[in-house]
Amino acid sequence: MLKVAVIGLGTMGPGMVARMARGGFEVRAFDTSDAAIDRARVMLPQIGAVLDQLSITPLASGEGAISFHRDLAEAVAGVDLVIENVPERIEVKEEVLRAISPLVAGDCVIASDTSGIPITKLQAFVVNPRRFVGMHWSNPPHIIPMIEVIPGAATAAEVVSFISETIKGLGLIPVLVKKDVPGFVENRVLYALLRECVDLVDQGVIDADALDTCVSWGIGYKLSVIGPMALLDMAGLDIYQSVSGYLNADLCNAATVSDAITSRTAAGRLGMKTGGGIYDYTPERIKELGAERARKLVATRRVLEGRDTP
Ligand SMILES: NC(=O)C1=CN([C@@H]2O[C@H](COP(=O)(O)OP(=O)(O)OC[C@H]3O[C@@H](n4cnc5c(N)ncnc54)[C@H](O)[C@@H]3O)[C@@H](O)[C@H]2O)C=CC1
Ligand SMILES: Cc1ncc(C(=O)O)c(C(=O)O)c1O
Repeated sequence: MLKVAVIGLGTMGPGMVARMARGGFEVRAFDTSDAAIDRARVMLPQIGAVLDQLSITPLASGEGAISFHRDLAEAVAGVDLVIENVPERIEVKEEVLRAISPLVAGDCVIASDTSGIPITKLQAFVVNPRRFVGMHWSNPPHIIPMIEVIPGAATAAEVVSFISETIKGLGLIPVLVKKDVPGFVENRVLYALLRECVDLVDQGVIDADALDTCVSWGIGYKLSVIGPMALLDMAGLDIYQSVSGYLNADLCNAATVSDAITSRTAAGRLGMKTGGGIYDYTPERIKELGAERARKLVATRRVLEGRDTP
């Protein structure tokens, strides 16, 4: 049985912990915050129910044990894989990686769930960079099956294979990112899209809720079935060439973050986690949205996987 430690139990942690335990791994869950540990404990049953709805059943050998830890050395002792999952600030990741690295066995693999900090940069913070790799999950991690695997400059080929096979062994989908570029692939695409969306709202071209409807029921819906490269062939490369010819130069190419975002974060409006961001949320609405989105994502995934033919 693979032994895994997850370091950081915030937005991403509980879903990752539950998904790997469901796959039979022994999972050690660590956070410096008691509140985060308490929250993660509370979330596990509801995450498990979603995994049941996805027909992600425990292996014959049963679900892996989950244990919670406030002592880092205890959390990572004897594990095969450590997943660093702390805030996306390189100074925090450096502190955590430098603390973890001397505590693990020489053959232990350390992976980062970073959204886009180059793995080669993070590799500088561990004793054995050959055993360090990017393992970028997507939110919500217990539902989205695709995980990016990103080698850094020093990552050993066998470590890439190990992580990819571990992901496949969970019934998930590893995608190899061949070059260690900032944002990797998924977030480069996502952030190009988000930059354009925020700009369209900033420019008064469309209201925020109408933009969400436009993208979700337009390209979002389509891309869940037809990938961008395949979409080019469906639309016609001639159409793409013609439209790009006048549109590319007109798209938002801002190198800075919109004031609409920075003004909100400065005011503490971070989104659902603070009760308001682009939209406002009551605690009840957050629960409603969480359940509704999980239900819809589960139903969509079951159809996409061919489990439920409508
Ligand atoms: N939120 C998202 O949609 C996604 C985030 N990611 C990436 O995953 C990582 C974690 O992101 P989130 O879960 O959103 O962060 P978060 O800010 O929600 O949670 C971070 C957790 O780390 C804990 N923490 C802080 N310092 C720590 C330390 N020194 N040792 C142990 N735990 C510590 C905090 O108490 C908190 O529970 C980031 O690198 C992020 O970019 C990846 C995919 C999606
Ligand atoms: C806004 C945003 N930023 C980063 C990520 C990520 O994948 O790291 C996500 C996500 O959906 O996972 C995201 O929505």
